Amino acid sequence: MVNKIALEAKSIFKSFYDPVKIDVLKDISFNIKRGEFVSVTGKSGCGKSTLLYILSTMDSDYTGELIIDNELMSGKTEKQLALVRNERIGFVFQFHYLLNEFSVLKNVMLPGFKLNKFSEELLENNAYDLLKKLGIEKLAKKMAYQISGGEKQRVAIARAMINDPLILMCDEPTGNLDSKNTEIVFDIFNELVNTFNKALLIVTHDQNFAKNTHRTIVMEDGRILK
Ligand SMILES: Nc1ncnc2c1ncn2[C@@H]1O[C@H](COP(=O)(O)OP(=O)(O)OP(=O)(O)O)[C@@H](O)[C@H]1O
Repeated sequence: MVNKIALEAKSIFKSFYDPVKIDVLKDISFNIKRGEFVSVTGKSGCGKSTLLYILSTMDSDYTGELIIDNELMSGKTEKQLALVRNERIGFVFQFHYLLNEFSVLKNVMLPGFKLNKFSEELLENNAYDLLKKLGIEKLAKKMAYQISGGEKQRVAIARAMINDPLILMCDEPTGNLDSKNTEIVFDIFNELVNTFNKALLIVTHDQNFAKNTHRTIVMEDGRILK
């Protein structure tokens, strides 16, 4: 299988003004290929989340170039970026942000409604299949508030996958999981990369987790160390 580049960051710089200028990202360049599982580690405050927000196109206030699936993101309008996000990027936040007033199945389907590309029936089937793949199809009809933290994390992964994205990005996906659930999530990620050829970028403090990914990017004070 040819390993195509899924995402490329070229010389990304980012500063906050709070009220004085703080340079948070300083010349970040790297790429992620399809079928590659990459972790980003580094001490608290080194800029990991800031980088993830830029790479996922949620923050467009930076200098440098971001290329996703051979397309330059820098300079696109918010509307164009929203479409790229919805079509090509799945995002899993540390705190799942499921909607409690909806069932597990509906939560997984929601980004699909937003993209409006598939019929409701197809979305429902796909959502159910994803839940099955993640071993939680029995929870489909439960309300989001009725399930455990580890289950919520798996639902959040299913939701991020519903539009069949090219890249999955996760901020501390195992931050509040026990070792059994961490292992389950790790196996799911491996399958996404190895079987489905997705590109995976994970921000984590868990050195054990990082050690088992294909490649670790270590950040220090807004730069990549290695
Ligand atoms: N909106 C903001 N305004 C001003 N400074 C910010 C803002 N967001 C982040 N920062 C600063 O940018 C730096 C990097 O923050 P970031 O959240 O990216 O770090 P991190 O490596 O993800 O940390 P952690 O591991 O604790 O989540 C920190 O010094 C933080 O205080």
